[in-house]
Amino acid sequence: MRFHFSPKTPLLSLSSSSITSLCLRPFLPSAPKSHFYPSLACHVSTGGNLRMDSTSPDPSSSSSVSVDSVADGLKNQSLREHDISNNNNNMNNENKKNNGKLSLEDLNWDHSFVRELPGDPRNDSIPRQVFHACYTKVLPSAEVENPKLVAWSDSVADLLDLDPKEFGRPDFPLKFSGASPLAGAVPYAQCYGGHQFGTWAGQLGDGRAITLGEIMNSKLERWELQLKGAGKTPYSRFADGLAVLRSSIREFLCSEAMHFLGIPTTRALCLVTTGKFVTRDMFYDGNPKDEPGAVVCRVSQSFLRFGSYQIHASRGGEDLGIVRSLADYAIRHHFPHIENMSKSESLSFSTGDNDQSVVDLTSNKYAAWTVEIAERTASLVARWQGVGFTHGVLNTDNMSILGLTIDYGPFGFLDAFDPSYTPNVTDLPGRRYCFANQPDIGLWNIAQFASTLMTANLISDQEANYAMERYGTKFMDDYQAILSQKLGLQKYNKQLVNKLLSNLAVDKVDYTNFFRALSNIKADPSIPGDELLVPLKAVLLDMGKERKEAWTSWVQTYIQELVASGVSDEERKASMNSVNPKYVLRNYLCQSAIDAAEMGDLEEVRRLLKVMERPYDEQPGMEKYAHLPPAWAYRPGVCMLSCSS
Ligand SMILES: Nc1ncnc2c1ncn2[C@@H]1O[C@H](COP(=O)(O)OP(=O)(O)OP(=O)(O)O)[C@@H](O)[C@H]1O
Repeated sequence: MRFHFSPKTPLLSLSSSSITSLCLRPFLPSAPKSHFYPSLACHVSTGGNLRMDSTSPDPSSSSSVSVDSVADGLKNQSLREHDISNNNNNMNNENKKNNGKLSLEDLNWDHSFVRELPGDPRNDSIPRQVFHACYTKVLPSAEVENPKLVAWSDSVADLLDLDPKEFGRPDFPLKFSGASPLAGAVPYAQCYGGHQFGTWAGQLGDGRAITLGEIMNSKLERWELQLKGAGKTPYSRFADGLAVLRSSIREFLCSEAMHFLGIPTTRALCLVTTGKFVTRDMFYDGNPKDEPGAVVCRVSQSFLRFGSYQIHASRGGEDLGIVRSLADYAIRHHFPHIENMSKSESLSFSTGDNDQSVVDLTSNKYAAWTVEIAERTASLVARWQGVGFTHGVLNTDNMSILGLTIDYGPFGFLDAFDPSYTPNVTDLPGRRYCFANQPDIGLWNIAQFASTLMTANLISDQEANYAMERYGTKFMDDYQAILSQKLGLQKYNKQLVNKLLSNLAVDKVDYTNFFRALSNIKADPSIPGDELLVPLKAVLLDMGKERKEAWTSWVQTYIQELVASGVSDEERKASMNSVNPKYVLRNYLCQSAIDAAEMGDLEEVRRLLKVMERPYDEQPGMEKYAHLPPAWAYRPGVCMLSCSS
């Protein structure tokens, strides 16, 4: 059967405009057209003008390493493949000393992906189509000289049971740049495909990410470790397999910032420089620039994406069986409650008013799985909208089956509220991935995923439609709950929210600071009209009489709602401040840290991480990190970015 990636049936039971129209579309200055954007991959320069970086003073660096000897060492290690199955959950007493914190050598590796799924018989990195396989074993190969540890996350180390003292080891940067093997790792690159900007792009795969394996922690959680920027793989296509410090700082910081905002995300253990330069074409002047190379160690329960399934369905034939194996794998390890779903549980749903048919999720685990992925995705997108996060490249290869934020490329948090904001210059012509379009795009992507599973005969079209319906319902439920919490109200008030978003857009008010300031409003209807805006004066700037009146009218209605809710001002302020962050990772903050790091000063990255670890706390002394972007932030490459990284 041929695989059609047209979004045909899927976008049916829920009209694609319904989600956005309920929340943001009315406020779009010009509603973006999302579909049929020309096929555009990211601009990634090939070639690498490599030279040494000898400026950074980090004492943890060690002398240069021959890439050949490193590669040989890694190959031997890979060939020596230890007994994987015995490794699973095998925490010996030795490992438990030091409060259960482990050294790198004692990490408890498992390799279920490699063990349970079909692999590529070849293990070279020559770019090619890899058929009938989910991965290729390939060793990190980025050239490294004098690598340095830029930043690390104690909180991620904790997830892995890793002793944080290990970050101080002199050989740590070597191991996490891929130059020196990590004992127990079995490195591989994953094969996946994807829709880029609405067009099927065929095989993509880990072109510069190399998974080391999975670590089982003492809670029996599985955490996959992946080096991003560690060198070429068969999936590198025309590019160099490398990453630059600029984009690696952004990915490292934002993964952690999102986690501490409470938003599901892949994590980052550490960031090291390779000591080599990498050439990238700058989108704003077309000129190549040498930038420091870097590697981020990403951590996630799984890096499976929608595209991990799409690629095999697109190939049809025997590869359709791989879609099923990959689905079974994901359910077994990451959705065990679905595997254990009891037939006695009632999980039947009517598919609509005019449709008497019923979807019974207990009769098909793949349908239950699809519904859960749809709901997790909906919930994720609702949270993005809540904090004003714009991902920037919501291609299907950047959609996690676990509902995590994945791939921090040209992302941006809203400063001035603008529903049509996209941080990605590649996206400017159609604004397919702008802030207001994210809910629709999430649905479009779910449609592609469901259609993939239909092609592999894992779910019916009725089940696919049901999953999409659930996406819509879950998105609206979560979005409304989040907006209500942001306003400190128990009930969603559609008119109040619509009017507020409209006001924010008209006056280009800072999204984060507005909601933080809003908790200063008192539920006191006797406050005179000309004083109502006093608590908001720091965020409602330069306003004429007419706009002041519009805001005063909104605040009056808001106060009526607060009075009706009966919650005390103190209680409401505390609860609002627990959902309205004071600090988000604005692009200009990232850029300041990048500029300093490129000059050899790594402290700003580390400081920024600490601030972003407590986004809801006031953090006296750190207020400058909540300031609006300065004028320089509007230069190209700061608030507007490309995928070139
Ligand atoms: N410098 C590079 N070398 C090789 N492949 C690359 C490079 N940059 C991007 N790619 C590949 O291009 C595809 C899409 O690019 P995208 O910007 O999503 O990549 P990415 O940031 O490297 O990926 P991700 O974070 O999703 O692993 C992916 O297959 C990715 O591996």
